[in-house]
Amino acid sequence: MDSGNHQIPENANEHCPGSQSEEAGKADACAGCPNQQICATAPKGPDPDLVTIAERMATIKHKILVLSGKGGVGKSTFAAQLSFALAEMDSQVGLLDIDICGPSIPKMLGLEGQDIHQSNLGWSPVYVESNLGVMSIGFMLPNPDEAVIWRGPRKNGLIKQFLKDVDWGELDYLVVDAPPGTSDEHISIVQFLQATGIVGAIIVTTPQQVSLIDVRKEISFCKKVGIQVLGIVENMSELRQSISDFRFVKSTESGHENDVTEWALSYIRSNAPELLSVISCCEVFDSSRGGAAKMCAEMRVPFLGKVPMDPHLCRAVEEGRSCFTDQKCTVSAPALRTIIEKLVSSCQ
Ligand SMILES: Nc1ncnc2c1ncn2[C@@H]1O[C@H](COP(=O)(O)OP(=O)(O)OP(=O)(O)O)[C@@H](O)[C@H]1O
Repeated sequence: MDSGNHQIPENANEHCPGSQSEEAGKADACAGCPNQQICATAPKGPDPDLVTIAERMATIKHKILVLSGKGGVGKSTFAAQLSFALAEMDSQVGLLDIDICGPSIPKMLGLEGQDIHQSNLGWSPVYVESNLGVMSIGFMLPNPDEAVIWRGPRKNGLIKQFLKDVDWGELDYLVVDAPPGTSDEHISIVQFLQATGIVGAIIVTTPQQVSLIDVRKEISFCKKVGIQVLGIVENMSELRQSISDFRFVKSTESGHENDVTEWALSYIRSNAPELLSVISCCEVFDSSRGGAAKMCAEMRVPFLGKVPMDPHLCRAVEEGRSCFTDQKCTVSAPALRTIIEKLVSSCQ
């Protein structure tokens, strides 16, 4: 964007009315412009609430967005485990869930069924530990099974309220878990937070092209709105499992399956015990076209690393626990830790 009053994006069409104009995204000149949708839906004009947000955010050192192109790639899992890890490093951490239509953070942090409390300082986050507070619309829903069917302005309003009214106190890190894609929530969070300084965004993906195509769009969104891409995390790179976690089945002639796990494991224990320390690696999502690492080189953004698919991580997430204190997460926790250490050093 240009720094003048008109806020004309660099790649705008000729006769662009400016992204802050009432005509933004709607004028004839906007037809076919790559920014048309963003301009049409973004709030316009100076917003007095931005001052209140800036005051709230003044006590927060590092704000990090966690994004993904597609849903189901492990973005909330990463945001949750990143928050656990930062808190375990003795940082003061806040985790803000702005996935308004599908808030999974309360469950992933073991906080299902908790309520938000209000004090004269604002809304209090729900605390996992004294140094890890969480805020999510999930705490406000009377019935977790009920769909949240909100249009952009209402989502925008709640995100603004989260930023204005939550009393985080002093934080080293505020991790923001966004919904997949580049929609109203993303435009709002960037618009409200950008002036207060966002360290950057982490984008989570799986290795196959179907997911990576959308990551390219996410990177392009970050570039357009001026958010630094801290790096890409390739999640579920391959399935890694120890043989002792296998379930063995044998099909019978009648088409049924018998569970023969006990028999198979006792056979291995007696005849080839060294196999019990072997980890099986199996590619689930096709990465033959180079996966996230190749895309990062092409798009000139940092590649942070790979996290294998680990059934023990999935279980820890289901139970709202940190994988770093789970002795069984032996394949995922070290990979996540390496990535998080890189991130922490890039925030210094
Ligand atoms: N590395 C992994 N190994 C095993 N399971 C994983 C891994 N990463 C994520 N999962 C599991 O995959 C499922 C989807 O993850 P998650 O909800 O974090 O995705 P998401 O990208 O945030 O999805 P959405 O944006 O649609 O909410 C969860 O059950 C999670 O436990």
